[in-house]
Amino acid sequence: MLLVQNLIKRYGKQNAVNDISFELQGGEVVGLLGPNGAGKSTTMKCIVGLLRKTSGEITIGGYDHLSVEAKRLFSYIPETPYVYDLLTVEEHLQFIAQAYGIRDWKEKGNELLETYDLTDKAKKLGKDLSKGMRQKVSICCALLPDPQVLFFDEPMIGLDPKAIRNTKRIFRELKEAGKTILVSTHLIDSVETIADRIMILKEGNIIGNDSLENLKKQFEQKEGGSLEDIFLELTKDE
Ligand SMILES: Nc1ncnc2c1ncn2[C@@H]1O[C@H](COP(=O)(O)OP(=O)(O)OP(=O)(O)O)[C@@H](O)[C@H]1O
Repeated sequence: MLLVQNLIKRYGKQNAVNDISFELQGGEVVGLLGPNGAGKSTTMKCIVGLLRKTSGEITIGGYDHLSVEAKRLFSYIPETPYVYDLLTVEEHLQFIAQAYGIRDWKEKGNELLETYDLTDKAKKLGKDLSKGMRQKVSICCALLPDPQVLFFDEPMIGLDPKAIRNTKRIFRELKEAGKTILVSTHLIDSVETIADRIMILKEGNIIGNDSLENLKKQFEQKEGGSLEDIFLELTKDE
């Protein structure tokens, strides 16, 4: 469903992403982990077309990632939520529904607002929302079109505990519904239970890419050894 081949992204002379290749099969949930500055956001932004890649090939559902056909297939939840200052919360959903041609969106929209405690904020303008509320609106907008593929960049940052719990539940529901998900996160436990595979980035390179079970074997982790232990082992400075 997602194919990334030899992706390189340079900022000036610095290689932020260093010739990486990976694939996500349809229905796969993959956690993208890495220390600060590893290149997670850069990778995601290149995939969704917000940053111009230096070189490489990216396809989504077999279409070039910059094509309209590819864009119809995915939603992206950025690390820093972007909301329109002069649209209310419900107008954001209406805007997305119109842009994607979704006719009966109100029921699902209301359910999403309910899930994220935004029902009483429906008439609030974007500019008057807190950072966490903006993040919630961004997640609601991404979920409304029911995309096949979801790219979440640090979705839990700024969310309160209830919203984190609801987002974890939504991850599980999306997985059960067969969606393909790439989620970058520092909150390792938020992907540990749902990810089919973990990819670990360090200094722009993929240094681990396997199921949690295999990563545990690779690192001879005993039963009960956590993903966090493996992560710290893999990313420690030599
Ligand atoms: N706009 C930019 N201009 C120049 N360098 C950049 C820019 N954005 C990111 N970088 C550099 O590219 C590298 C990768 O950054 P990126 O934001 O992709 O990392 P990340 O893994 O998402 O980090 P974090 O976990 O801190 O969000 C870092 O060395 C960073 O300094």
